[in-house]
Amino acid sequence: MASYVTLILVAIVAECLRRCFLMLKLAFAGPLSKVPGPLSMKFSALPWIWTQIKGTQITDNDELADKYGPIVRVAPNSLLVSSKDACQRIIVQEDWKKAPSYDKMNAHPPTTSLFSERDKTAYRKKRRLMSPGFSISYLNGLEPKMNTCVEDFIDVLKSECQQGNGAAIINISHVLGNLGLDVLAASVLGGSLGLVRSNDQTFRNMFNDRVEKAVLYSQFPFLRYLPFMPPAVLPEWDKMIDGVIADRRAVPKEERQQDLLQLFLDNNEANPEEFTETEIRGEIRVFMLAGSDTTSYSATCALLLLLNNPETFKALMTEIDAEFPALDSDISFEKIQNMPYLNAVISESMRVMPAAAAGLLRMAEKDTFLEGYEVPEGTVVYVMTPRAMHDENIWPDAKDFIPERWLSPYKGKEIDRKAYLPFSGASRNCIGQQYALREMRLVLVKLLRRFDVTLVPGQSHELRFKIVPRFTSDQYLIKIKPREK
Ligand code: HEM
Repeated sequence: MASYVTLILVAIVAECLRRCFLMLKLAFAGPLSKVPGPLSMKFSALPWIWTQIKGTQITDNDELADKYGPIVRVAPNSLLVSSKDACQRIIVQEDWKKAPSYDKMNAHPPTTSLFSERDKTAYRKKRRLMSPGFSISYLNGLEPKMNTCVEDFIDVLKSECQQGNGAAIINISHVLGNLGLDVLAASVLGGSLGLVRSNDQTFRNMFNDRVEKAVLYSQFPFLRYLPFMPPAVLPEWDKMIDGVIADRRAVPKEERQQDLLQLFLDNNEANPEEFTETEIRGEIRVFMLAGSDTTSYSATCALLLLLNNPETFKALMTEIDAEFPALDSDISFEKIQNMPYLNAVISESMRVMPAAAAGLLRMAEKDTFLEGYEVPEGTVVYVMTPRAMHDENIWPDAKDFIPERWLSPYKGKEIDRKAYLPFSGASRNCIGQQYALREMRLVLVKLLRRFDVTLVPGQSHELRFKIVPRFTSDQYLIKIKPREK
């Protein structure tokens, strides 16, 4: 018996020694050993995982890149790269595969979504299925639906002002979050959820819960299988989606709205084994999250930057008032699409405060070189597109908000589109890019044409990042007062 126990102990010690040896070998003699980076990160992925769980990646990534340069080893098998050339090469020219952590983000593996699918053939099939829901003609047809939701938003702000004796302070980040979801539901799920009117924060809380768990379970996948751990998605969310699906199925076929939900249902009917009910729910959840939080965050940041740069704000107001001289001027998609300063404000705000603030995750599919270092197949690469968008050599006064640079060369530099990837690029670019731009233009112009918007001073701009950025204070306040003319 004693010799049996001794044998097990020896085996355990031998395994520990073997693992230590492999860890040291990988840290100091492996192909990535020459890449600069903190010592602790050469040995273990834990320090890097910790920054993701805390949500401090945005500042931590910047500090690492400032200290170690355009390529940093952030875990035994992971790199962070930030030069424009590396971002272009990985995202656009070579279109590297998404990293394995996207698999682990799925709520019900192995079911994937358009966002998380890593297999290129399966991905192309999904994208082809969903593309008609984002064609230019389809998006143009969404104008009345978007307009109705934005008018609801304007009504709610007006009544807030009436209750506040003519002016109000509102948490624009919350209101725009609900508006984003109302617009999305109206255009792709068949009807607004009325969240702006009800000021219901249920979805916001469900999204927060989902992203917290997606980050945790993608780092520690075994956790989701422990009996006492909460499910990856709150059951109420799936219940709500099941209700939307049941309502649509109850409508006679010839009367159904032709939108993304209908594309999903038609596909499910044609291939029930391949495109399952679980898959429909997963896609809808992804669209609800990706399609609302990013847009509302970007619109909030555009307002934040305008309010903190009064001259720029004035220039935008001059353009808006010239284009729409009366309070009730008709604000149409066509007109706002062609407002140069407005478009420059939106482009510049997404450069200064990009929603994909912690970069994009990809994986080397074969042995290669990056920034002169050997990178073996399977290495995970954090592609820091925000760093390329903040590179002082490409964007003079990169930290400043200067929409003028989009209209004519600024300090002798033309815009370098290759260094501008707020919607990612190539095959995995954002499918909702044109949709988001239409919504942002409409929201900004209607809000600023109808209200005097002023800064609430002294607010923190600190962000936490969990798949999308959020203000640490969970608010961004603005002061509004209806305009009289
Ligand atoms: C300003 C707003 C938005 C920004 C900045 C943004 C940004 C991005 C980025 C950077 C990606 C690539 C993510 C990655 O590679 O991991 C992406 C993908 C995606 N976005 Fe957006 N997005 C916005 C709005 C929207 C909207 C409105 C929708 C839907 C209505 C949407 C749906 C998606 C989907 C489904 C994907 C995955 C696409 C694929 O892999 O084919 N996004 N977005």
